[in-house]
Amino acid sequence: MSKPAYKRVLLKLSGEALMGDDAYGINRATIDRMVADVAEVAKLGVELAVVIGGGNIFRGVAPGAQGMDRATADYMGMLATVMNALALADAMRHVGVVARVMSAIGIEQVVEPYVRPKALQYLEEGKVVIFAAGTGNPFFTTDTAAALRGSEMSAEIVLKATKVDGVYSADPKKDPNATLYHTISFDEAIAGQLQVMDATAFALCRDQKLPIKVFSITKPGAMMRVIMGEEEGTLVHV
Ligand SMILES: Nc1ncnc2c1ncn2[C@@H]1O[C@H](COP(=O)(O)OP(=O)(O)O)[C@@H](O)[C@H]1O
Ligand SMILES: O=c1ccn([C@@H]2O[C@H](COP(=O)(O)OP(=O)(O)O)[C@@H](O)[C@H]2O)c(=O)[nH]1
Repeated sequence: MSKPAYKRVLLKLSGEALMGDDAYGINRATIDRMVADVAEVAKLGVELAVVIGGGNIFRGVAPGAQGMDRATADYMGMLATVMNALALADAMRHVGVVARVMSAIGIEQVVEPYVRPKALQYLEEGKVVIFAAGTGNPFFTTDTAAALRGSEMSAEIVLKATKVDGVYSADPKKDPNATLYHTISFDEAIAGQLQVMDATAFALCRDQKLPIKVFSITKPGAMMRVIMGEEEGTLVHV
């Protein structure tokens, strides 16, 4: 049997995708499907660090936050990611995957704080580490948290599992003529203002020479193909 292409990865799971077809919150079937994919990867012995988003519950820039102090709204968004992280860890427990949640915001009664050496230790022990509360700072996104934690954990790649199947020449939800890139450089992605990830995340990964693979979270088998180094999604490279 062929071997996985990576030993340690940072997987960014879209918070917004957790809603499935619902208007808000966590859709049970959707989270179970995501976790089944993660479990398959974990069983191959790939060390998995996960950053989960919060857009299914709250986003600092959402219409619902209009008129709010931006930092306050962003803290609410970060707390939303803590809820998603708890749901994710629990769904993993159900399928026999051992996960630990670490939060960038102090909330000790609920989850342990992020401590880098401890996170590294968990990964070495084969546990999945779920990073909650993004970077812990307002005005950032969980994509930037993925770039940051991916760099800190010395991951070989950031895997962005999202609602689209890769990076397009324009937002495919708005432009039906947008074309899919198989590979694109960080500089091209930043210069083209491709919104699939924010420029801060792209810039951090570029500076750390940490490649990103963007792929669909809903396409069956996509995550496994990415892990095996097969043709799937878009590679963003230096
Ligand atoms: N050039 C592009 N290529 C692909 N997706 C794009 C592009 N520009 C904008 N998008 C949009 O970016 C979205 C993914 O980013 P984001 O909303 O941050 O998702 P996530 O919930 O995974 O963090 C996609 O749903 C897509 O509509
Ligand atoms: O480091 C961070 C990460 C997230 N957020 C807030 O948390 C929300 C949810 O995260 P995100 O939008 O990245 O989640 P996703 O796109 O994956 O649903 C963001 O909109 C921000 O308001 C933040 O302030 N700082």
